[in-house]
Amino acid sequence: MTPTETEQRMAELRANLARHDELYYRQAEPEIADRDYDALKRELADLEEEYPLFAVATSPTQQVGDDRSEGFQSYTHRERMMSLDNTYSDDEMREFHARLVRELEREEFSLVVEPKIDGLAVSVTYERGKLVRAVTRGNGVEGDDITANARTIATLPTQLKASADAPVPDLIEIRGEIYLSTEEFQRINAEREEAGEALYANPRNLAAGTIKQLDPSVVAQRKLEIVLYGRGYTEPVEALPETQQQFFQWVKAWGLPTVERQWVAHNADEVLAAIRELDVLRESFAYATDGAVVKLDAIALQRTLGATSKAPRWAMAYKFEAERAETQLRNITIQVGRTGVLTPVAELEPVQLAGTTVSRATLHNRDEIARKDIRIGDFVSVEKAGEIIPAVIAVNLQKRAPTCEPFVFPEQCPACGTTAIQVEGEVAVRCPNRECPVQVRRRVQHFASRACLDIEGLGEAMVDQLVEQGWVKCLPDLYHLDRDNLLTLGKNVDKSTDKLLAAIEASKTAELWRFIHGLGITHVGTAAAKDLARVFGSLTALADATIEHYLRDKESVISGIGKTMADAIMGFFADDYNRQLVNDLIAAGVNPETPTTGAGGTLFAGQTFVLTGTLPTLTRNEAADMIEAAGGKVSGSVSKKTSYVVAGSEAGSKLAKAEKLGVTVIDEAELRRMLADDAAVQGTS
Ligand SMILES: NC(=O)c1ccc[n+]([C@@H]2O[C@H](COP(=O)([O-])OP(=O)(O)OC[C@H]3O[C@@H](n4cnc5c(N)ncnc54)[C@H](O)[C@@H]3O)[C@@H](O)[C@H]2O)c1
Ligand SMILES: [Zn+2]
Repeated sequence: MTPTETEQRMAELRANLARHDELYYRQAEPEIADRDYDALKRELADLEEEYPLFAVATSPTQQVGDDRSEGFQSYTHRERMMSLDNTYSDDEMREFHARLVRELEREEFSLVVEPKIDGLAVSVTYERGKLVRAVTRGNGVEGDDITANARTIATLPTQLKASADAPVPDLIEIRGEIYLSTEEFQRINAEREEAGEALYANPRNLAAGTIKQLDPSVVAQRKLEIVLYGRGYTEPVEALPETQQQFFQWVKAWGLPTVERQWVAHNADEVLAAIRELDVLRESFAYATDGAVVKLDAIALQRTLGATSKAPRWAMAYKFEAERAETQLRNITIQVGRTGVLTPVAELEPVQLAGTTVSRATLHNRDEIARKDIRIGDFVSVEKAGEIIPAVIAVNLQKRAPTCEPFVFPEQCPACGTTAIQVEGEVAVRCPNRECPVQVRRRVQHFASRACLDIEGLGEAMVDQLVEQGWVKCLPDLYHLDRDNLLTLGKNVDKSTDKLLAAIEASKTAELWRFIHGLGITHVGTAAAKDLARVFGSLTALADATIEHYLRDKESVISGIGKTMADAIMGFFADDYNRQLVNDLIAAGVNPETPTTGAGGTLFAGQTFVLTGTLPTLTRNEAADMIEAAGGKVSGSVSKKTSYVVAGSEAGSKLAKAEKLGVTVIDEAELRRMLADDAAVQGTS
């Protein structure tokens, strides 16, 4: 690769990973297998090491995946919640051990090996033994306060048991995972299937989706469970035992559900043996596991090694490869997506895989079928990584019948018959017809869905009817529906029709980010839509944005939005059809509510801020929001290009670096003054 290509590849990897993070952490609907996600991340990390010049501080390799979502209070963890470095290989686990030996400068130390629970991370705080709070990992610094929902978990005690062997500290944050048992997962999915609702791919996603329900009574109907294994902030700190092994005993003594078993190991061989044993036993555990976690046992040694920006140096996750099974491919069908992408789907002879029956699997795209030479009638191996949507991995050529013909990808869209196209540089084959009924249906469904305009009464079945009748051919048509027409859809539908029309009318003034998300621009999820709404303040301003609004000196101006996403957004609006769509929506009376935080400010345009230490009243996110709302950029590391470092108490190396480089250092009060002066000026103009 040339340097430019390398830089492009890295930007592309960052954008892709950001998108998968959004799908996984916030929407609990991952599109790719963990193994593939981990491979992308590894590729990026390797490139960053080789080309540090092209690395950016906001890279997904440097941050903890962010699960925070709408409708919850943020809560700052007293001690950060971290991720874990991971590996799939014995050799790398040996290397990890060798690194510990080097860094600790000794051969003798104990390690513990624990199951790696595939749930969602949570921190539970007990004050004087009483349960006071439960918070998700969030971005590691602050998470969503899910206390009300966590209180519905029957196995989570509201009071810790104290004993002479395990005294209860004044205050402790205990880390663990919330999960759903396989049976409960199947029960809920079966219910959803009957109700015609979308199914969850695995227990982790369903647990993640459940804990983020805004109504605790819904949560209470699902039997969430919890397992606790780790320690966060503790007061007084001497109150805790000196090893991870003992801590495990204490957690049990306090009456908390914890991992079934812990292994102790003294060298790499013992670690690997314990992992093998765990791999056999894990099927009998109450929760799904996706690996083992290997940790230094002595807390003092853990402290010596410390942590990187996202993971402790004293622990390593060993992930198990996903389960595979062989079965016969009966047929390949083609699905039409929202943007016209034709996705081939494998229709399989049903097979048992990781505890469920699998009869369909994704084949990704035309090239993938050709590359693997997958043919109808073949015997294929199917994998279910992390229990996500199964994928066809390979063909067993030995079993191929001589009559098996190569698969010919259809040249026409199966929904509308239009000749499919492949845009240069893209893997996807698309139906280019904007009025393709399946595409329209999916676009409108997306627009009306809860994650977008959230229009009540406009569920998938209703959208199907509107499109079928030909009343809705594009999004703006929704705002011109005819009441008399709607009344023909059934008997006694006066009331529901009026309700639907009122909900559609009300959606005209929904928040701007909902419309941005609702347009269905590739790569733009809710998080990005919110950032865009804050920065641009209107649909037309977003449609008119040029590359300068996104990138300056090749650095992204809006945090979280890089070149790939910027290209996707500009590409979307470069298309006259989409421009017209925005104009038509506005002409139909759409008038989105804009964010209140001084959207589109220019005070700090072109300036980069670095936040460090604890600010007196603002959380880091609040400060970052204020800076970004005024057009500034927040970066994670100090360089000569940094305009200001905003320092609070306990500011560390960043402050020192700023002083060394002569970067201006300000405090929260000064930041507020700058913003207030600007507001005053704007107010008088
Ligand atoms: N498929 C996708 O699109 C997608 C997207 C994002 C992330 N992911 C998956 O998630 C992983 C990254 O997520 P992550 O940052 O949550 O890391 P992780 O799940 O690989 O490991 C870190 C987490 O493990 C949990 N954990 C479970 N048992 C533990 C134990 N006994 N001790 C300590 N911690 C334990 C903790 O919550 C900790 O935060 C990736 O490696 C990837 O596999 C997948
Ligand atoms: Zn079509």
